[in-house]
Amino acid sequence: MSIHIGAAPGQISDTVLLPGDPLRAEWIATTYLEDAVCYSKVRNMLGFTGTYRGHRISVQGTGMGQPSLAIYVHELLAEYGAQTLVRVGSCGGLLETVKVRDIVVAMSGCTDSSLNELRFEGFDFAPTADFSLVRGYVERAEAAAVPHHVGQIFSTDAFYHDRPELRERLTQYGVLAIEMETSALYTLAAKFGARALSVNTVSDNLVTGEALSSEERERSFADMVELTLATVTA
Ligand SMILES: O=P(O)(O)O[C@H]1O[C@H](CO)[C@@H](O)[C@H]1O
Ligand SMILES: O=c1cc[nH]c(=O)[nH]1
Repeated sequence: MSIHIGAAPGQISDTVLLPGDPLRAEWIATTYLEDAVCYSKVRNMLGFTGTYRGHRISVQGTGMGQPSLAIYVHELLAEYGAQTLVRVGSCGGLLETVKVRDIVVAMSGCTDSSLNELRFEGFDFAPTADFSLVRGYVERAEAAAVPHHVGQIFSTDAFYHDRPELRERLTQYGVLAIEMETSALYTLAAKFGARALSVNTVSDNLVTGEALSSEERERSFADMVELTLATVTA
Protein backbone atom coordinates (compact mmCIF):
# COMPACT_ATOMS: atom_id res chain seq x y z
CA MET A 1 0.00 0.00 0.00
CA SER A 2 1.31 3.45 -0.85
CA ILE A 3 0.35 6.49 1.18
CA HIS A 4 -2.46 7.63 -1.13
CA ILE A 5 -3.41 4.42 -2.96
CA GLY A 6 -4.81 1.58 -0.89
CA ALA A 7 -3.75 -1.29 -3.12
CA ALA A 8 -1.55 -4.29 -2.36
CA PRO A 9 1.37 -4.98 -4.74
CA GLY A 10 0.01 -6.67 -7.89
CA GLN A 11 -3.51 -5.25 -7.58
CA ILE A 12 -2.89 -2.54 -10.19
CA SER A 13 -2.23 -3.24 -13.88
CA ASP A 14 0.80 -1.80 -15.68
CA THR A 15 -1.74 0.00 -17.92
CA VAL A 16 -3.74 2.69 -16.13
CA LEU A 17 -6.42 5.11 -17.33
CA LEU A 18 -6.44 8.39 -15.40
CA PRO A 19 -9.60 10.50 -15.20
CA GLY A 20 -9.46 13.56 -12.93
CA ASP A 21 -12.93 12.75 -11.58
CA PRO A 22 -13.02 9.62 -9.37
CA LEU A 23 -16.68 9.10 -10.29
CA ARG A 24 -15.64 9.00 -13.95
CA ALA A 25 -13.21 6.26 -12.89
CA GLU A 26 -16.13 4.33 -11.40
CA TRP A 27 -18.25 4.90 -14.53
CA ILE A 28 -15.43 3.63 -16.77
CA ALA A 29 -14.83 0.57 -14.58
CA THR A 30 -18.50 -0.41 -14.32
CA THR A 31 -19.24 0.33 -17.99
CA TYR A 32 -16.21 -1.21 -19.69
CA LEU A 33 -14.31 -3.58 -17.38
CA GLU A 34 -15.24 -7.16 -16.58
CA ASP A 35 -14.85 -8.32 -12.97
CA ALA A 36 -13.86 -4.81 -11.89
CA VAL A 37 -12.59 -4.63 -8.31
CA CYS A 38 -12.21 -1.36 -6.42
CA TYR A 39 -8.68 -1.49 -4.99
CA SER A 40 -8.63 1.93 -3.32
CA LYS A 41 -11.04 4.28 -1.60
CA VAL A 42 -8.37 6.34 0.15
CA ARG A 43 -9.71 9.94 0.26
CA ASN A 44 -12.48 8.68 -2.06
CA MET A 45 -9.99 8.85 -4.96
CA LEU A 46 -11.34 5.63 -6.42
CA GLY A 47 -9.20 3.09 -8.27
CA PHE A 48 -10.37 -0.10 -10.05
CA THR A 49 -8.81 -3.05 -11.85
CA GLY A 50 -10.65 -5.34 -14.26
CA THR A 51 -10.29 -6.77 -17.73
CA TYR A 52 -11.16 -5.35 -21.13
CA ARG A 53 -11.33 -7.97 -23.90
CA GLY A 54 -8.93 -10.15 -21.93
CA HIS A 55 -6.46 -7.37 -21.06
CA ARG A 56 -5.92 -6.32 -17.46
CA ILE A 57 -6.63 -2.59 -17.09
CA SER A 58 -6.75 -0.22 -14.12
CA VAL A 59 -8.55 3.11 -13.80
CA GLN A 60 -7.36 5.56 -11.14
CA GLY A 61 -8.88 8.96 -10.31
CA THR A 62 -6.24 11.68 -10.00
CA GLY A 63 -8.18 14.68 -8.66
CA MET A 64 -7.86 18.15 -10.10
CA GLY A 65 -4.58 19.92 -10.80
CA GLN A 66 -0.97 18.91 -11.24
CA PRO A 67 -0.05 18.55 -7.53
CA SER A 68 -2.89 16.06 -7.05
CA LEU A 69 -2.22 14.10 -10.25
CA ALA A 70 1.51 14.03 -9.42
CA ILE A 71 0.86 12.22 -6.13
CA TYR A 72 -1.12 9.40 -7.77
CA VAL A 73 1.06 9.12 -10.85
CA HIS A 74 4.28 9.12 -8.81
CA GLU A 75 2.96 6.30 -6.62
CA LEU A 76 1.70 4.34 -9.66
CA LEU A 77 5.13 4.62 -11.29
CA ALA A 78 7.40 4.28 -8.26
CA GLU A 79 5.45 1.70 -6.25
CA TYR A 80 3.12 -0.19 -8.58
CA GLY A 81 5.19 -0.53 -11.78
CA ALA A 82 2.88 1.38 -14.12
CA GLN A 83 4.23 1.51 -17.69
CA THR A 84 1.41 2.95 -19.79
CA LEU A 85 -0.64 5.85 -18.45
CA VAL A 86 -3.45 7.60 -20.31
CA ARG A 87 -5.26 10.61 -18.92
CA VAL A 88 -8.93 10.54 -19.97
CA GLY A 89 -9.89 14.06 -19.03
CA SER A 90 -12.06 17.01 -19.90
CA CYS A 91 -10.83 20.34 -21.22
CA GLY A 92 -11.94 23.77 -22.38
CA GLY A 93 -11.54 24.54 -26.08
CA LEU A 94 -9.45 27.67 -26.75
CA LEU A 95 -10.18 27.84 -30.48
CA GLU A 96 -13.68 28.19 -31.94
CA THR A 97 -12.98 25.13 -34.08
CA VAL A 98 -12.31 22.95 -31.00
CA LYS A 99 -15.94 22.19 -30.31
CA VAL A 100 -17.74 20.68 -27.33
CA ARG A 101 -17.51 16.84 -27.45
CA ASP A 102 -14.49 16.89 -29.80
CA ILE A 103 -11.41 15.09 -28.46
CA VAL A 104 -8.09 16.88 -27.95
CA VAL A 105 -5.07 14.57 -28.24
CA ALA A 106 -2.28 16.40 -26.42
CA MET A 107 1.07 16.04 -28.17
CA SER A 108 2.62 18.36 -25.60
CA GLY A 109 1.65 20.29 -22.50
CA CYS A 110 2.69 23.82 -21.62
CA THR A 111 1.83 25.26 -18.21
CA ASP A 112 1.70 28.21 -15.81
CA SER A 113 2.77 25.89 -12.97
CA SER A 114 6.14 26.36 -11.26
CA LEU A 115 6.60 22.59 -10.78
CA ASN A 116 9.02 22.20 -13.69
CA GLU A 117 10.69 25.57 -13.11
CA LEU A 118 11.72 24.22 -9.72
CA ARG A 119 12.55 20.75 -11.04
CA PHE A 120 14.80 21.93 -13.89
CA GLU A 121 16.25 25.06 -12.22
CA GLY A 122 15.62 27.39 -15.16
CA PHE A 123 15.81 24.95 -18.07
CA ASP A 124 12.62 24.86 -20.12
CA PHE A 125 11.52 21.21 -20.30
CA ALA A 126 8.92 20.35 -22.99
CA PRO A 127 6.51 17.72 -21.60
CA THR A 128 5.67 15.47 -24.56
CA ALA A 129 3.39 12.49 -25.23
CA ASP A 130 4.61 9.03 -26.22
CA PHE A 131 4.58 8.98 -30.02
CA SER A 132 3.36 5.38 -30.39
CA LEU A 133 0.33 6.16 -28.22
CA VAL A 134 -0.42 9.37 -30.14
CA ARG A 135 -0.18 7.53 -33.45
CA GLY A 136 -2.28 4.58 -32.27
CA TYR A 137 -4.97 6.85 -30.85
CA VAL A 138 -5.16 9.14 -33.86
CA GLU A 139 -5.31 6.23 -36.33
CA ARG A 140 -8.28 4.83 -34.42
CA ALA A 141 -10.03 8.21 -34.12
CA GLU A 142 -9.64 8.71 -37.88
CA ALA A 143 -10.92 5.22 -38.68
CA ALA A 144 -13.96 5.75 -36.44
CA ALA A 145 -14.54 9.30 -37.79
CA VAL A 146 -14.54 10.72 -34.27
CA PRO A 147 -13.89 14.49 -34.37
CA HIS A 148 -10.48 15.16 -32.84
CA HIS A 149 -7.59 17.63 -32.80
CA VAL A 150 -3.90 16.90 -32.22
CA GLY A 151 -1.59 19.53 -30.79
CA GLN A 152 -0.58 21.46 -27.71
CA ILE A 153 -2.62 21.73 -24.52
CA PHE A 154 -2.24 24.17 -21.60
CA SER A 155 -2.20 22.79 -18.04
CA THR A 156 -3.19 25.58 -15.68
CA ASP A 157 -2.90 25.72 -11.90
CA ALA A 158 -5.92 28.03 -11.66
CA PHE A 159 -9.34 27.06 -13.00
CA TYR A 160 -10.55 30.56 -12.07
CA HIS A 161 -7.76 32.72 -13.40
CA ASP A 162 -7.01 36.32 -12.34
CA ARG A 163 -5.70 37.11 -15.82
CA PRO A 164 -8.17 35.56 -18.30
CA GLU A 165 -6.68 37.83 -21.01
CA LEU A 166 -3.66 35.45 -21.06
CA ARG A 167 -5.96 32.82 -22.57
CA GLU A 168 -6.22 34.99 -25.66
CA ARG A 169 -2.43 34.74 -26.06
CA LEU A 170 -2.67 30.97 -25.98
CA THR A 171 -5.44 31.07 -28.58
CA GLN A 172 -3.27 33.35 -30.73
CA TYR A 173 -0.43 30.79 -30.55
CA GLY A 174 -2.71 27.90 -31.55
CA VAL A 175 -2.88 26.10 -28.20
CA LEU A 176 -5.94 23.89 -28.60
CA ALA A 177 -7.37 23.62 -25.12
CA ILE A 178 -6.94 24.22 -21.40
CA GLU A 179 -7.03 21.65 -18.58
CA MET A 180 -5.04 21.08 -15.38
CA GLU A 181 -2.88 17.90 -15.42
CA THR A 182 -1.16 16.94 -18.68
CA SER A 183 2.15 18.74 -18.16
CA ALA A 184 2.82 16.88 -14.88
CA LEU A 185 1.77 13.53 -16.35
CA TYR A 186 4.20 13.81 -19.27
CA THR A 187 7.01 15.02 -17.00
CA LEU A 188 6.65 12.13 -14.55
CA ALA A 189 6.36 9.57 -17.33
CA ALA A 190 9.65 10.88 -18.75
CA LYS A 191 11.29 10.70 -15.33
CA PHE A 192 10.33 7.04 -14.87
CA GLY A 193 10.75 5.94 -18.51
CA ALA A 194 7.05 5.15 -18.95
CA ARG A 195 4.64 5.85 -21.84
CA ALA A 196 1.99 8.53 -21.39
CA LEU A 197 -0.80 10.12 -23.37
CA SER A 198 -3.43 12.68 -22.43
CA VAL A 199 -6.73 12.73 -24.30
CA ASN A 200 -9.43 15.16 -23.28
CA THR A 201 -13.03 15.57 -24.35
CA VAL A 202 -13.98 19.21 -24.80
CA SER A 203 -16.48 19.96 -22.01
CA ASP A 204 -16.75 23.69 -22.74
CA ASN A 205 -15.54 26.21 -25.27
CA LEU A 206 -14.06 29.38 -23.83
CA VAL A 207 -14.67 31.33 -27.03
CA THR A 208 -18.32 30.40 -27.66
CA GLY A 209 -19.39 29.72 -24.04
CA GLU A 210 -20.97 26.35 -24.90
CA ALA A 211 -20.64 23.88 -21.97
CA LEU A 212 -21.60 20.38 -20.76
CA SER A 213 -23.17 19.67 -17.36
CA SER A 214 -21.29 18.00 -14.45
CA GLU A 215 -23.18 14.77 -15.05
CA GLU A 216 -22.18 14.76 -18.72
CA ARG A 217 -18.53 15.32 -17.67
CA GLU A 218 -18.80 12.28 -15.39
CA ARG A 219 -20.61 9.77 -17.60
CA SER A 220 -20.72 10.69 -21.27
CA PHE A 221 -17.20 10.41 -22.65
CA ALA A 222 -17.70 7.03 -24.35
CA ASP A 223 -15.84 7.80 -27.60
CA MET A 224 -12.72 8.98 -25.76
CA VAL A 225 -12.68 5.97 -23.44
CA GLU A 226 -13.40 3.38 -26.15
CA LEU A 227 -10.59 4.76 -28.35
CA THR A 228 -8.26 4.69 -25.34
CA LEU A 229 -9.07 1.09 -24.48
CA ALA A 230 -8.62 0.06 -28.12
CA THR A 231 -5.26 1.86 -28.26
CA VAL A 232 -3.74 0.46 -25.07
CA THR A 233 -4.89 -3.11 -25.74
CA ALA A 234 -3.72 -3.24 -29.40
O1 LIG B 1 -12.46 16.33 -15.93
P1 LIG B 1 -11.04 16.22 -15.43
O2 LIG B 1 -10.36 14.99 -15.90
O3 LIG B 1 -10.95 16.38 -13.92
O4 LIG B 1 -10.22 17.45 -16.09
C1 LIG B 1 -10.56 18.83 -16.03
O5 LIG B 1 -11.63 19.13 -15.14
C2 LIG B 1 -11.14 19.70 -13.91
C3 LIG B 1 -11.66 21.11 -13.76
O6 LIG B 1 -13.04 21.13 -13.78
C4 LIG B 1 -9.61 19.67 -14.01
O7 LIG B 1 -9.13 18.49 -13.41
C5 LIG B 1 -9.41 19.68 -15.52
O8 LIG B 1 -8.17 19.24 -15.97
O1 LIG C 1 -9.48 22.97 -16.71
C1 LIG C 1 -10.47 23.07 -17.41
C2 LIG C 1 -11.27 21.94 -17.76
C3 LIG C 1 -12.37 22.10 -18.53
N1 LIG C 1 -12.69 23.34 -18.95
C4 LIG C 1 -11.94 24.41 -18.65
O2 LIG C 1 -12.27 25.51 -19.03
N2 LIG C 1 -10.86 24.24 -17.89
